[in-house]
Amino acid sequence: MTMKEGEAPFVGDIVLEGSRIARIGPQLGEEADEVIHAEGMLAMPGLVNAHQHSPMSLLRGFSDDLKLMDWLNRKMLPAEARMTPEDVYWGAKLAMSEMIRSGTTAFADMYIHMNEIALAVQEAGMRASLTRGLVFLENDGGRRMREALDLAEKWHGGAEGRITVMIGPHAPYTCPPEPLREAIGLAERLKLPIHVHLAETKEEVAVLREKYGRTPTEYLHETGLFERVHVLLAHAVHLSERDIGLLAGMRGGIAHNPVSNLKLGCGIAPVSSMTGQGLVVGLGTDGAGSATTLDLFEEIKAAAWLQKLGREDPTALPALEALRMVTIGGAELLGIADKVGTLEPGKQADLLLVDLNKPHLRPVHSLESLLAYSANGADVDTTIVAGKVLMRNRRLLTLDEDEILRQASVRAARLVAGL
Ligand SMILES: N[C@@H](CCSC[C@H]1O[C@@H](n2cnc3c(=O)[nH]cnc32)[C@H](O)[C@@H]1O)C(=O)O
Ligand SMILES: [Zn+2]
Repeated sequence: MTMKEGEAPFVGDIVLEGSRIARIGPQLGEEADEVIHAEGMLAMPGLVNAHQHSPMSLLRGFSDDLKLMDWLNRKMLPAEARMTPEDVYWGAKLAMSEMIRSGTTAFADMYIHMNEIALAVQEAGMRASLTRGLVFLENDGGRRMREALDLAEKWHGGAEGRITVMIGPHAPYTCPPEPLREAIGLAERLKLPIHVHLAETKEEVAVLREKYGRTPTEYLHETGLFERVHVLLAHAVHLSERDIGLLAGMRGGIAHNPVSNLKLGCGIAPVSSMTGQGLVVGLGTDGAGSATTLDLFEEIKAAAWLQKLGREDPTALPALEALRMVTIGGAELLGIADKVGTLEPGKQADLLLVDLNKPHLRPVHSLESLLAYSANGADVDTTIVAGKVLMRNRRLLTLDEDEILRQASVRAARLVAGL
């Protein structure tokens, strides 16, 4: 299944040369150095997680069932304040083990100690767009901005081109006008995209109304942001029709995080209205601290169910549209749609083999329906990024899983002790 617009699934071969797809078509039968027999399996583009905080996997399940601001201020930020670069490195590796296992090949990450995440990405062989999250609640003498600049200088285009960098003012409610303008100026100067949370809760809308007399979207729009750079907006749950209009024509788009929104009780993002206005929507998990898993197959289902329920219309967000969101849609948000997101000659070989030899994936009336509504991350047999096999037959080939699990348990216990 190539996910190319208008192309139906077919039985065939994919020939890789180096990091790229060379040829693809029905039974090419070519000689090759290495052959993966994939009878009964489905090949598709790797999934793109368009919004993540990978080291938060260390905080999975530690503080569930709280309101977002309590969760963030009372639990997450104090635990994060204890995180060392090594904690972040192992937390990111824990997340990457789970992502590769469930078919994610690329992700957008916003966190601290990004150098360690970049190293982990390089070693794991994944593709990522990395962002130093910028929370401006106290004067830090420019330390966070400097770290963002360092990350860009050191890692943009790194790991054989698999790493790119974005600039990340965290959210309208954590970024006052002056530092927000500075962050956007930095992105413009470096020709890098912006990655920012937007309108995740009703409380955020009320806070912005009180502080600035604007909606969160108006607040960002006033900076000229949407005309100036490519923007990756995370969440965008509480947008009015007017807000959506302000985004029309933007470069980039929206990372919809349905499971996180469901679990935190945030609301239903107006995804169908956004796509109706021509906006690009991708899917993200958010950090495992809120979403609980990094399995994008869960997000595909949740995205579809939420639109169908919210609009009381089962034709809303059909299977193929959800699958395109999590592949080419995410690739567009990360600014790498020229390289990945569909299977076609010349593109990077970022692809999955999904094992259909399972009771819950038979019979095959519609591959789209099976993938979107019946499959889960554990059905992924093989994960390939830039022509390199990261998982084969459900065995991770670039990461030492035993060591990662051991490190994660010990470090996580220390991070949350007494909180
Ligand atoms: N606290 C750091 C910035 C970290 S960037 C990423 C931040 O996003 C936070 N985060 C994770 N999920 C969400 C969410 O759903 N909404 C808002 N913030 C989130 C996360 O806890 C983390 O603090 C500093 O002061 O420099
Ligand atoms: Zn987030």
